[in-house]
Amino acid sequence: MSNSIAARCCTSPASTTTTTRQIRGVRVPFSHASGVSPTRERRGRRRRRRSSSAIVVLAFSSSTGGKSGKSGNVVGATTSSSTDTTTNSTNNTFKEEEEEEDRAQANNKKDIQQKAHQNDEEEGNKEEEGKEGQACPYSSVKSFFGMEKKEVPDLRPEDGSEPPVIDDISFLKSLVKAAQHPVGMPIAMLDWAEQKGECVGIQNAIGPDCVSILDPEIVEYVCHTNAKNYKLRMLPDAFRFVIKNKGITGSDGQYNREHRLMCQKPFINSFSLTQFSNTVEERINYMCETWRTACTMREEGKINVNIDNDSQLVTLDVIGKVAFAFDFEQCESHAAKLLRDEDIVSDNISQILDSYNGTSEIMGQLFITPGPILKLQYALGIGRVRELKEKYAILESVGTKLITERRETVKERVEEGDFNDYCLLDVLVKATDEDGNLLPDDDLWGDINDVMAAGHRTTASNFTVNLFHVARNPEIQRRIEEEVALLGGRAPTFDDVQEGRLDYTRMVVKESLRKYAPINLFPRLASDEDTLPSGHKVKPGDFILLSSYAMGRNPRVWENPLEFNPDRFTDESLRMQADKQAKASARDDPEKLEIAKERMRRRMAAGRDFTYTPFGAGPRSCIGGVFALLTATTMLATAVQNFKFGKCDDGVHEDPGDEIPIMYDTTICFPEGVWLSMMPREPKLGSELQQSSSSSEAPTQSKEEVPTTR
Ligand code: HEM
Repeated sequence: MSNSIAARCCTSPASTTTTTRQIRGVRVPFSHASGVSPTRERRGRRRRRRSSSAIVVLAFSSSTGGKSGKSGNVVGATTSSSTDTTTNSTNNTFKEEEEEEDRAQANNKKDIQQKAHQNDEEEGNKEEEGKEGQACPYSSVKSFFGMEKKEVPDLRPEDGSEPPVIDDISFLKSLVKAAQHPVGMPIAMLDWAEQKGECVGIQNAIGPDCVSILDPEIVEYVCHTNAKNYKLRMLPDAFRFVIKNKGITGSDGQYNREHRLMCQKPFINSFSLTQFSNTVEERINYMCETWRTACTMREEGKINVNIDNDSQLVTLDVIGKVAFAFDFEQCESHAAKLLRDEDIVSDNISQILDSYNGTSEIMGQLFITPGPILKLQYALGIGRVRELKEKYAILESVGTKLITERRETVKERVEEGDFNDYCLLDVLVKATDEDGNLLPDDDLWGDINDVMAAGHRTTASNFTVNLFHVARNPEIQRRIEEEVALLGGRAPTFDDVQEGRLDYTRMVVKESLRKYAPINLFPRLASDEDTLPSGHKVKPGDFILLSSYAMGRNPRVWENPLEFNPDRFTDESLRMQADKQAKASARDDPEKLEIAKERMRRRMAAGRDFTYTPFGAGPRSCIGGVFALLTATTMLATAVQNFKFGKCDDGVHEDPGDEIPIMYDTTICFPEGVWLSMMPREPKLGSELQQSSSSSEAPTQSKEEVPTTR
C-alpha cells in the first residue's frame, strides 16, 4: 500500500481504513499549550512547570534519536495553488510553488516570499534525499534568489585553537540557573555566547552532548545547508504516549513533508486566505464592539483590561474557524459575561474546551516524565496519565464527529460544483492517497489539533505584546494611527497588509516577535556525524540548541536588543543589518565582502536570512508564519482604529515598566497578565475620510460566512 497523498475531491463517503501509515515521533512541546482564560490558579501551575521545560530538552533527548518517518512513493502531496484548488494535482508540487514565487515577486509580498522560502527549504531537502528522483524546475528560481547551495563557511577560531566548549560542571551550573529563570535555557545560551562565543560545544554529564548556536551563519548551516542531518526533534515521552504519533509536529520524514504540504495549502491559497481574513476581521471587530459597549457603561468612558486574556479568546475563535470551521464562540461568551454577567457556553463547546485545556495542563505536569514511568503509572492507575489519555480521547472523539459532518458538507458542496476550501479541514477531507482512499480520521484530527494548538496562544501572545507597546509608547501609536486613518474607516484586511498599506503596523508585529518570541526554542537532533562550520564535531543523537528568544536578543546582531524599536525592519535598516552580517562572515576579505553584502541584502529584503527566527528555520519551520503575521497585523490595525490605548490606570495593577514580566512553559506566558486601558475613538479612525473620500480607496471585502460544522 502506498503512502502518497493527492488532492482529489471527495466523491465517496469517508473511509477510515485506508492506509497503514507508519508514523514515528511525537508532538513538539507547544502542541498542547493552549490554555484559555487562564485563572490565577492555572498561572501558578504554569510557574511550577516552567523549570521543567528548561531542562527537558536535555533529559529526554536520547529518547527520540534516530527516528524517521516511513518513506513511500510520493505522488505529489497537495501544495500551494493560487485560486483553483480543485485540480487533481498529483505532480504539480514544483510548478505551483514556482507560480507562487512569481506571484509573490510580482506583488512584492515579502511575507509570502518568506513562505516560499520555507517551501524552498523543503524542496531542497527532498532533492538532497533524492526522494523525488527528478530534476527540480524550482532550482532556477532558487538560483535567481541566490538560494543555490552555498559553500560551507569556515568559522573555526582564527588562531587555530580548538572551538569553545563548556565543561560538564559549568554546564550543570548553567542548567540550574536556567531552571530557576522564567525564560529557561535561552538565558544560559546568551550567557555562553557572551563568555565563549556564539557557537559553543557542551559536555553533558547527564545526557547527550550539545551545541548551543546563536551565530546566524551556523544556524543557516544546520537549518538549510545541511538540514537533512538536523531534522529530528526531541519530544517528551508524554506526547508520544498519548497522542499516538499523529500530526505534523510529531512526525518526521515523508509523513511530515506530506502533511506540511497539505496543511500549508489554505494558508497560501488566495480564496482561503480571503475567508480567513474575513474571519479575523469579524472576530476582532466583535471584540472591539464588546470593549466599546463596556466603555460606554463606565462613567469615565474607558476600561482597563487584561489584554492577554482577551487576545486568547479572539485567536481561539479565529483558529477554530480557520482549522475546522468550528466556532468556539469565545468572543460571544466574553461579551455575555462582561456586559450582562451571563454564562452562555454551550455543552458542546465546554466539552471541547475542557478537554483542550485539560490535556494542556496535564501534559505540562507530565512534561518530563519518562516513557516507562508513564506506562507504569497508566497500568497502576496512578498519577494523571490516565486522565490525560481520557481527555485526549474525548477531544479526539468530538473531533471525529465534526470531521464526519464536514465530510458530508464538503461532499454536498462538491456535488454542487463548489470546490473551494473554506478551512483547513476542507483540504484534508478531500485529500487521498495514490490509491484514491481518503485519509483516516485520526490523521486528519492530528493535523487539525496541531494547527489549532500551534496557532492559538502564539498569535495571541504576539497581539498582547503589540498592544502593550502601543499603550505605553505614544509615538508608536501615532504612526499606526497615521497608517490606519488612510483606510478611511473601513475594516483593515489581509490585503492591506500584503499590499503595503500597513507596513509600519507590520513592523511593530515583527519587533514584538523578535523581542518576545512566542516559542523560545526550536532544537534539533543530529542524525549523523558532522563537523559544524565552527569546527565543532557532532555525533548522532547530539542535541543542537537553537533559540528564537536568544537569537532575537543577540547583541552582536541586534543593536540595543532590549530596546523596542520597530524601525529595525525598515528597508534601510535591513540593508545596514545585511552589511553588518556580511562583514562578519567575510572576515576582512574584501572580495568575499562584496559578494556577501549582495547576498545578505537580497536575503534580508526577502525575509530569508537566518538572523530573524521567531518562526524557526528550515524544513521544520512554522507553516503558519505568514498567516500569523497577517492575522496579528490586521488585528492590531483594527484595535488602533477603534481605540486609544494607554497604560493601565485602575490603581490595582502596577505598571511593569518597559519589560513585560514573562515566562515560558511550552509558549510564552504572562504570569501577571498584561493590563492596559482603552478608550473608544468616536468616530473610528479615518471615518471622516470615508465620507469625503474618493473611489481610489480599496473597497471593503464582502463578508462571506465561513460555513461551520455545527
Ligand atoms: C506568532 C505566531 C507563531 C509563532 C511565533 C510560531 C512559531 C513556531 C516555531 C518557532 C515553530 C518551530 C519551528 C522549527 O522548529 O524550526 C513552529 C512550528 C509549527 N507551527 Fe508555528 N508559530 C506561530 C503560528 C502558527 C500558526 C498560526 C500555525 C497554523 C496555522 C502554526 C503551525 C505550526 C506547525 C504545524 C508547526 C510544526 C511544523 C513541523 O513540525 O514541521 N504556527 N511555529
